[in-house]
Amino acid sequence: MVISDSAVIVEVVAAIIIRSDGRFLLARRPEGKPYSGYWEFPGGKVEAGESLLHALKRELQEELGMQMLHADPWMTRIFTYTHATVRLHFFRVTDWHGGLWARENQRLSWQSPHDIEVEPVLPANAPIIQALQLPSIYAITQATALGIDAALTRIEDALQRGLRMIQIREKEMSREALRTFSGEVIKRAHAYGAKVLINGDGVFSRETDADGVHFSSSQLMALSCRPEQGLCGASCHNTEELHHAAQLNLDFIVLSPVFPTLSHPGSPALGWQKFAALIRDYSLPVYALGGLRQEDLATAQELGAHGIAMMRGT
Ligand SMILES: Nc1nc2c([nH]c(=O)n2[C@H]2C[C@H](O)[C@@H](COP(=O)(O)OP(=O)(O)OP(=O)(O)O)O2)c(=O)[nH]1
Repeated sequence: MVISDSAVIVEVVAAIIIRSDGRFLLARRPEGKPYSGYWEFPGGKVEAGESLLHALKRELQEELGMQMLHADPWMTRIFTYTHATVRLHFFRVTDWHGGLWARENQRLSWQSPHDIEVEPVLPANAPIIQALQLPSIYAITQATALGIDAALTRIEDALQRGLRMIQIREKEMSREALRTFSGEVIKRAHAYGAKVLINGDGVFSRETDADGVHFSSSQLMALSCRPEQGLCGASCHNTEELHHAAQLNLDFIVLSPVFPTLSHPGSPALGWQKFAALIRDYSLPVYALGGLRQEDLATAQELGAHGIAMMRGT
């Protein structure tokens, strides 16, 4: 998508209103608007002088009669339609007051990210629906440190507790041991419908039954296009890497280290403030990594992260 310098960008806020069962609300665009009949997230244009949060509150009150109580910033994406270029600021709304009713006679529907039953959805929203399929916790294996049996027991345990995405990151394991270990992890993960990504090795990922690849930051910077590899994630530590991952349109990135970690002893930690500044208005889902535990998920999400990645915390 090319946007000329003179293009006017329309600022839009949109709410992913998420119920406790994980379903989110879509609304059908009414007659008389561009793309009428298409399904979208409730929201609309930001008015002059309005903050994003204020605009979101106003739109949700106008369209659904609800009082928004909690919203986390999430992803921001630019999309060019023939009628306008829009910058879509997506928020995740998890707490509200009052029932939701279609005040503008629009049709409403609660949908599961894994099984969208309504169509068509606005074209800009396809990557958003894909991002909603990503779980909030991303576990990274450490079988070399723990021992293979202990690592597999821990993984099985975490899968039972709801873990749905795992990165196999065993840089010191022999190819043969890695093959056996990966097979065991993939078998367990797939039994729960969980995804497995292999760190750094697309060929190996294809040879196994893995769901994708997780690229290191140096591998990311060497890529000139998104590989056809299933799920593609990458590790990032600075603006340049974030920018490159966004250009390649990867599925997600992991930004680290938020806090000092045993696995990367020399790397300077970002801290939450810098973490939040780096991902402000970012277009891909972001996992925070580095010295985090499950209890840090809410903080990460309040600052715009999709979730957290953990080596030791699972
Ligand atoms: N609300 C919303 N708009 C979206 C989504 N995805 C997407 O591309 N858009 C685009 C479509 C429109 O070009 C623009 C929103 O403009 P709109 O016309 O619906 O805004 P509005 O409700 O403030 O309408 P109006 O007052 O101008 O009638 O953003 C989405 O998920 N939700």
